[in-house]
Amino acid sequence: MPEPIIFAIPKGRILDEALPLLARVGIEPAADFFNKSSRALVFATNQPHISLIRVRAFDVATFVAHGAAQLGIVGSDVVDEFDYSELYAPVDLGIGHCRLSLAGPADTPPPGLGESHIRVATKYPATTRRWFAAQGIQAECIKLNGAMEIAPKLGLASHIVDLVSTGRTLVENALAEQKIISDVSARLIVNRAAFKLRSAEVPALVERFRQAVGDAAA
Ligand SMILES: Nc1ncnc2c1ncn2[C@@H]1O[C@H](COP(=O)(O)OP(=O)(O)OP(=O)(O)O)[C@@H](O)[C@H]1O
Ligand SMILES: O=P(O)(O)OC[C@H]1O[C@H](OP(=O)(O)OP(=O)(O)O)[C@H](O)[C@@H]1O
Repeated sequence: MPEPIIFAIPKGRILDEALPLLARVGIEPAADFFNKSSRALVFATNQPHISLIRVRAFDVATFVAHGAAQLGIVGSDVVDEFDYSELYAPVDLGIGHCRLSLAGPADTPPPGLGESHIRVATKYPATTRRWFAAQGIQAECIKLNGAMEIAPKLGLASHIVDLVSTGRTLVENALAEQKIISDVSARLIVNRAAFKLRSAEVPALVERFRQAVGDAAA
């Protein structure tokens, strides 16, 4: 028996949209996946050669980049932040839409061209530094893992870079969206080496996702 294909899926908000997509591709998790009291992290599926692991969104990219999982589903925000050379993101899954944006206090103008330095609270320091560097501004990033929106009010940073969907969290914290850095959606990600070494299984799975997304869009 060959080793199973390990498919990493995020346990956060992409999961609800990812499950119907997996079903269209013919992958159905075993019943214990839906058992909320279970502490299991690896799950069998209806496909004997495919197992699922359910991990935090950022960790999906890490498992796949290191070849511990062969495929995964993760937001393009995470793919961009890590910029792993071993990751191949061949299919935009058309789910998990939001945007990564710069935001600041609603009553102040966005950072201008004259500025050379800015302090930003974010879960995305690499993306943030890259984006500001492209406009000649040095971004000093303070890494937070959530609740970025309270940082400007408490003087931790003048701005934040975070995901925005409805915009409600910004408004309720007296912040305004100032620039969209990227439009985000979930991607199928694949370990490059696995794509070559497991050529009997991985490329065919990628093709099935491509078709499932195409069928849904048609
Ligand atoms: N409104 C949104 N806010 C945050 N993420 C969103 C939103 N809409 C879609 N996403 C996508 O969902 C992914 C996971 O977000 P989620 O909020 O579930 O995880 P998290 O709680 O930020 O992370 P962790 O797994 O570390 O707890 C993001 O990387 C992004 O691609
Ligand atoms: O524009 P909105 O629709 O208000 O959504 C944006 C919010 O959603 C995310 O947080 P999440 O709910 O994932 O919680 P977190 O702070 O724990 O990441 C994100 O970090 C924003 O805070």
